[in-house]
Amino acid sequence: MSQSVKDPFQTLQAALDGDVAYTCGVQPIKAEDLCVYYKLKTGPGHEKNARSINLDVEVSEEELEQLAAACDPAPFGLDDKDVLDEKVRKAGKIDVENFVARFDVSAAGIVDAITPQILSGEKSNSVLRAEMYKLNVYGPGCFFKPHQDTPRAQNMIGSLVIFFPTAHEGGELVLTHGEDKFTFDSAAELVNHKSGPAVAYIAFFSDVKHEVLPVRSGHRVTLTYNLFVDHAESGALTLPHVVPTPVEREFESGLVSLLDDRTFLPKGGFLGFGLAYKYPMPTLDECQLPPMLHLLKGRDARIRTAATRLGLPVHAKIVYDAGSWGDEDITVLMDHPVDADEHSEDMDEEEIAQITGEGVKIREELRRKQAGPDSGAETVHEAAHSSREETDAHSDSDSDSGAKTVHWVTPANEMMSIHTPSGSYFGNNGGVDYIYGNVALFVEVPAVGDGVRAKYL
Ligand SMILES: O=C(O)CCC(=O)C(=O)O
Ligand SMILES: [Fe+2]
Repeated sequence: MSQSVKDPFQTLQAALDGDVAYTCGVQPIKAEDLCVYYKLKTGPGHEKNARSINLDVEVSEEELEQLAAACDPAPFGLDDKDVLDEKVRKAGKIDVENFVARFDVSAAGIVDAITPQILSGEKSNSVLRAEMYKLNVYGPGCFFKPHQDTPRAQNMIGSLVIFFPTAHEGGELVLTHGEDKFTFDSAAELVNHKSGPAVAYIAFFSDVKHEVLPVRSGHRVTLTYNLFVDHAESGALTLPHVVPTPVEREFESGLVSLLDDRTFLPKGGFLGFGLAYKYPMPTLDECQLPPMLHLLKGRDARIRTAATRLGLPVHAKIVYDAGSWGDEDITVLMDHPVDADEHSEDMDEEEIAQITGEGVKIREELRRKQAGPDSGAETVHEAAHSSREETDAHSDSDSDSGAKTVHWVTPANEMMSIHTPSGSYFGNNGGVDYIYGNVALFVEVPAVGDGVRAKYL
């Protein structure tokens, strides 16, 4: 491919390909760390009785049956309720107050192992924290249908599963993200590990759909954790400098080419990016979108890291289709969710004025596909906005009643994109303080000669 004719938009899109939503492996541990103490389910007056089990390859079926008998049926989340339904999830669970595991996920080195992938990019002032959630036992015939893990806080980024080496077959964990599918057969991984005691692990972004296939034989015993991004309370004066990855460099070069082009957004505007992942949003009415640039996952983080390094401000906003008014389709970027029930599809002038007054009204620039049919350059808005296509040289952010110009690099996923909780939501427990919402990222492009762009032109 000739470098000289490469379209910067294609460079940016290509540098956002190749994203992985998980990280997994097998971690050798000490034999004694396979020991778990758990409370027995006995009648009144006997609640204090406990038993221990060594969850190694040799553990007997009988001991595993006893552990399974100490479990309650594991529910799943439907809106704000925990629901038991063996058509969706068949598994046993023990809550954290009813067992103690010697295994320590941080001391075992697993938090360190998963951090680079889960805290993608330059996040030297963030740390990953794993909070133990449940012990689960999947006996023969147990499974968990596709779901996302319920976001429990704004800073919840992922989920981590630890698999004990108890003999079993089946129970593969299947992750699906867009077109990508990945199957983790923890049983096979552990059987292949011949040198001493070990656990298998997988961490993944918790908005990614996943399912546990039926266990064919034996018992699959797991510890699950929620992963949170915390701020490092480091007294250090200097934070480590993270060397950019090749794809980040590639992305940066695409941005520089655009800054360098005086026909591109001569009066300034934004580059818009629909994101690959969803993020926990508070469901409280009128709640402002909390700061979230440090919570970005995978390739979404790449956009922030490269733009920030170049000194270009990055904003996360909710994209709303505010309907049409006369000939004009109105798109607004908002900092807080709009109550979808309050605004009908055919909003009147006043309602539109109210919404556009609270947000930033944008006009969207769309680019003709320059590569083959699957370059991904077209946006979902193209049909609606094709009449507005213009050449870059004509872009003018001031000409359209104060609207800002946005060039979409990757399509905004859905507009009106904060989902109101509905019966279709499947989590791994009930709770609607947070739901997964769609936001888009906007990289601010200064006018030619202004701000950091002055350096280039
Ligand atoms: O056990 C697994 O592999 C995943 C379990 C799960 O998805 C959950 O507990 O939410
Ligand atoms: Fe899950």
